[in-house]
Formats: sequence, structure tokens, C-alpha cells
Amino acid sequence: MILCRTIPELQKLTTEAHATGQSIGLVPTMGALHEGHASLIKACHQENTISIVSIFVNPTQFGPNEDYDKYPRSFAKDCQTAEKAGADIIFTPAADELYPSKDMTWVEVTGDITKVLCGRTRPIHFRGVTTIITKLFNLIQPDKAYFGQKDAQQVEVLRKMVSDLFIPVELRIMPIIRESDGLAKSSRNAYLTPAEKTATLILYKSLQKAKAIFTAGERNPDNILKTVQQIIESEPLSSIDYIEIHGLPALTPLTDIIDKTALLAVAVKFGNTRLIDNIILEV
Ligand SMILES: Nc1ncnc2c1ncn2[C@@H]1O[C@H](COP(=O)(O)OP(=O)(O)OP(=O)(O)O)[C@@H](O)[C@H]1O
Ligand SMILES: CC(C)(CO)[C@@H](O)C(=O)[O-]
Ligand code: BAL
Repeated sequence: MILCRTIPELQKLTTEAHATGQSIGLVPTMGALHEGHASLIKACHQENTISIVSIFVNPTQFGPNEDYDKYPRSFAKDCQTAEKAGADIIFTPAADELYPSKDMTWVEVTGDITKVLCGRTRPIHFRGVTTIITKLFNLIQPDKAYFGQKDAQQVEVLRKMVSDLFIPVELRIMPIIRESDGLAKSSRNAYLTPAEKTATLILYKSLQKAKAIFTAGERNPDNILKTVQQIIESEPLSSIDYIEIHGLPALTPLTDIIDKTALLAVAVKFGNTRLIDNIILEV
């Protein structure tokens, strides 16, 4: 596995790969790699000649009071995890190389798709994500790029960006990898105290209940939302940021009835740790 810390180092390899007709897959990450990331890297390895994993804690997607400074960083271990999962190249640039000027060029998807769910509590978040992903796509020009369904809104926003800007890349979306007790793997799980970790079990439990009543025929979104809310609120260590249902694709508004495939997404704080999770309600 090759480690690239600068853009010229990376582009020497990608130029050669493109010139010799090798397919390139990209897995963008912020590091602190776990089995969720590993599943993306494995899929990338299977489907491409060259697999590139970017590790970059992207400052522009964090709000001023968020956890950019304390975001978990474990580079040496990440290299081992990435290599074991099949990465050929790790790209880990310095922030000032990716953001060379204070006068920024932003890539921003506008509309409800970036204003609902995480867009409400993290108003600049998706602008940061779409800007950094555009830079990575332009630098690497991957054939395929891999993202996790855990960040369901991010997936819909990136799909729209790729479609609107005619970016020649195939987005490959991988299922949520969970712990055996149901908690979605997330780098931020490392912040949880043992008591908070136990409390997080309420998330998957509530989503499973929602799925069960939906499968049994419930189509009123308010009834489903109320059920999820009651279950989560029964856990004293939880504090709800949002519980919402939106149409898929593109987080379109729903009528009073769930009459097309929808996304049920939650963001809940346990202590200072904000976790997200979701399920798809398939009609
Ligand atoms: N449990 C998971 N299953 C599948 N994909 C995942 C999982 N967790 C993260 N990913 C995906 O890995 C990619 C990189 O995510 P990131 O580095 O932010 O990790 P994370 O665990 O989501 O971190 P955070 O705690 O910040 O949410 C994203 O496309 C994300 O959706
Ligand atoms: C896609 C991403 C790597 C962009 O910084 C980040 O938002 C993430 O880890 O999901
Ligand atoms: N996977 C989401 C990255 C973030 O929360 O900033």
C-alpha cells in the first residue's frame, strides 16, 4: 500500500492509472476507521483495479461549536485497517493543500434536501461535504466512489450534486454495518461512556419497532414518528435532535400517507455525543 501525503504524489499515481486504463475506486473517509469503513473499502477493492482511501478530517463541514478539534484521529491503526480491507493507496493531505486560499470556491446543493434533518442543526455541513467531495472527485477522477447508507442524507445530497454537475462517477452506496447489539458503527461511538453506550441501544430498538408497525400496515407518518419518539424518550440519557420521515429519492416531502419509499432518520444526543441512524421504509 502506498501512502500519499501530497496532491502531486497522488496525481502521479492516478495519471499513470488513467493512462493505462486501470479502473479507480475512491472511498472518502475522515479516518478513525471501523468495520463500516472496511466494508466500503472491501467493496471498492472487489470492483476496481486500484482502491484509494482518503483520510481527511474536513474542517469546512464542522460548525464553530462542533467537534473538529477532538474528532478521533488514529492514523497508524487506520493504515492497517485500510490495507487489510484492500486499499492500494491512502491519500491524507494537509488541510492547506486542499484549501489553499481563504477566499473559497464552494459547491453547494440548495433546497430542502440540505435544509431538513442534519441540515437544520448543521447548517453549513453539507456545503463542506459537497465542496470537499468535488475536490476529491476532480483530483482523482474515480470511476466509482463508495459511501455508507448510515449517512443517508449525505448520500442523497451527493447523488444530486453528481447529477446536477454531470460528474462522471458512479456512486456505490453500501449498507449500514452495525454492532451485534444493533448500534450503527460510527467513529463518534468512541466518545460514549459505558452507560451512554448502553443507552444508545434505544436507537436501533426504536427503528426496528417503526419498521414492524410499518410492515404491519401503518402508513401514517405521524403515528410512526410518535412511536419512535416515545421509545427514545423512555431512555433518560437520550436527547432528541430530530426524528423525521422523508420521501426517497431526494428527501421529497411526504403527504399525510407514506405512499412511496421513505427514509426514517433520527439524530439523538447521548451526553455530548450526537449519533445518527436510519432505516428505509419500503413501499
Ligand atoms: N456503520 C457504517 N456502515 C456503513 N458505512 C459507514 C458506517 N459508518 C460510516 N460509514 C461510511 O463511511 C464513510 C466515511 O464516514 P466517516 O469517516 O464520517 O465515519 P463515521 O463513522 O460516519 O463518522 P462519524 O462518527 O463522524 O459519523 C461515509 O460514507 C459513511 O457513511
Ligand atoms: C464524505 C466525507 C468523508 C466528506 O468529508 C464525510 O462527510 C464522511 O466521512 O461521511
Ligand atoms: N459521516 C459524517 C461526517 C460528519 O459528521 O461530519
